[in-house]
Amino acid sequence: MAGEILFFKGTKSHLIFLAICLVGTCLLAEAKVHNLTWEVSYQSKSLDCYKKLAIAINGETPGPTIFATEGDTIIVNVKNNLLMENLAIHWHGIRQIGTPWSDGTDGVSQCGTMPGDTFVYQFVVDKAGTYMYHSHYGMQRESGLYGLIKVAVPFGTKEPFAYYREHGIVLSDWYHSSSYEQATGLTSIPYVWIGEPQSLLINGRGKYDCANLSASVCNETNSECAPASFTVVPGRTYRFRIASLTSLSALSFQIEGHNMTVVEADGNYVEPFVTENLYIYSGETYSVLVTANQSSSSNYWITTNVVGREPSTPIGQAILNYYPNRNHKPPITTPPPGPLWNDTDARKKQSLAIKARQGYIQTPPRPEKVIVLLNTQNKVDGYTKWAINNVSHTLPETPYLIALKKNWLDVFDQTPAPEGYDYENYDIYSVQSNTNATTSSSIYRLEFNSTVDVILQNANTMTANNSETHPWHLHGHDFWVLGFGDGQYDMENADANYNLEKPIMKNTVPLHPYGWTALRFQANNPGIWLFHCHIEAHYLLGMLVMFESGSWMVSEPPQANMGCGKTKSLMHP
Ligand SMILES: O=C1O[C@H]([C@@H](O)CO)C(O)=C1O
Repeated sequence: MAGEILFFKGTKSHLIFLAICLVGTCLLAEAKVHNLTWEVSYQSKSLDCYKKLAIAINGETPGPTIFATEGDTIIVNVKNNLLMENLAIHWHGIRQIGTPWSDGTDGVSQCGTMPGDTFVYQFVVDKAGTYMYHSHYGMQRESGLYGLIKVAVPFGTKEPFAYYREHGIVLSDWYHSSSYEQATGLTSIPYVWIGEPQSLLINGRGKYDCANLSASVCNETNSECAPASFTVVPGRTYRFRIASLTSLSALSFQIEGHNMTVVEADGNYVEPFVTENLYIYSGETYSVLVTANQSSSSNYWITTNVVGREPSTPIGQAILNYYPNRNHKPPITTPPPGPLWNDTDARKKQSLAIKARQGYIQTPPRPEKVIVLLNTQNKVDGYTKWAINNVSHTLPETPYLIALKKNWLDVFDQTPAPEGYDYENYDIYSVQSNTNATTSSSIYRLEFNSTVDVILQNANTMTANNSETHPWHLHGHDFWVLGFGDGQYDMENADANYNLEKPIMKNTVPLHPYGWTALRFQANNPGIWLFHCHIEAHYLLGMLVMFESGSWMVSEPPQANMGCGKTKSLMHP
């Protein structure tokens, strides 16, 4: 990616030497400070050949990849050059231990950064793996404000698998309508749904069918929409680090003629398994190993297609380039169409196949509390919303973390958020009127250091015979993925179907249609943290909850995080 070059230009590394002693040998390792300078602005782009405004970082979307080593400090000076909208950038998968003010969530950890202002994010990347960053302000992510974070294992440490080189892949979906138009439709009566995206992008490149459109609007020969190409040397094994930043779509990803061995998920090692296609949900990352073991006389298609919703989006394409073929030489074959969009069983099978790698298993403690979260689509005062236990969440004007630190009780609803629903009388298979649904800014207060089980329960939407897939993402923590099941979660037999032997830890997990997903986490990071559906439209419509724990321990709010709501009273002149 061109952005990677920009990153290096903007990097100043200060070396801090640490002595690491391994089997009697002391090696000198360096914990670096990466000081990055980013300017965020709208740019006219033709990412899928169709001209549209995109939000770029230093002119690029996806933005620059952050390369770092475990233990390094990242400082990002983000200048908001958007002119007419605020900004907040979230470092997805980075737990922000001790740095909750840098989580980059508008309404939670900070006020959005105003046009012309610069916000300085500072945090430690404390765990090797593949992560991402993206806007966490309104529906800004879908305009292209995202990128990859690659964290290498510490000097002198080896990954539990071998590979020659690596490639980074950012998957996203792309709309031709603006996020303003979409957000307006979603929050109006009548409700206007955003529909399916026009294109799927691989590293910010897609191909829209420009037939019947003037070349000034849509031009298939524009080099900006030439497919991304990933070069491999025959016989070698490569690590592909893949992140899904989609606004809506669940995806399948595959490389024509090549199997993939899944080895990492959300920064945690997976017991390796081989697959022809990888299902990946918005907010997830995976590393797969691919060996260039096919005929080297041609290139191969890399494809991604929509699953889980009836697609009307063409498949996304890129090229696996076998050296020494020309890197943009199109493969001679037709691209593989990918699995059927409605093969839900295959998706559930992959979810169940993901286990912690032997040697890297962390045993979950017993839970002290169980919270059940029913996911429903509702009407509230005629508006279409998504609700959790019949509460559709609204973020307060004043960020939660500042309100909690300052003990401002009038900022958000102090009624405890509901820890369950009336499961004996709720039929998850039918359309429910949910007449008692409300909106609220209430939170879950968890005892600091306690262990909590969360059961996500899916249900029918407001359309008959329809239940959707929701990728749920937790900020500030990884959680153990304990299990997935069909139908209504059995409260009597609680954890009968859990995988307590080798549960992987992740930060994002799918909730499958008409099913449940169980996870466990330790509330050991002081602050208040979002747990939400990673579909941007669903987040906007209230599909989120807040987990608070030990927030009194956080440091005083920095001035840079203020400027909105009640925080104005704290600002120095
Ligand atoms: O939030 C959503 O709204 C639509 C549909 O339910 C009503 O148009 C849809 O598919 C969503 O995911």
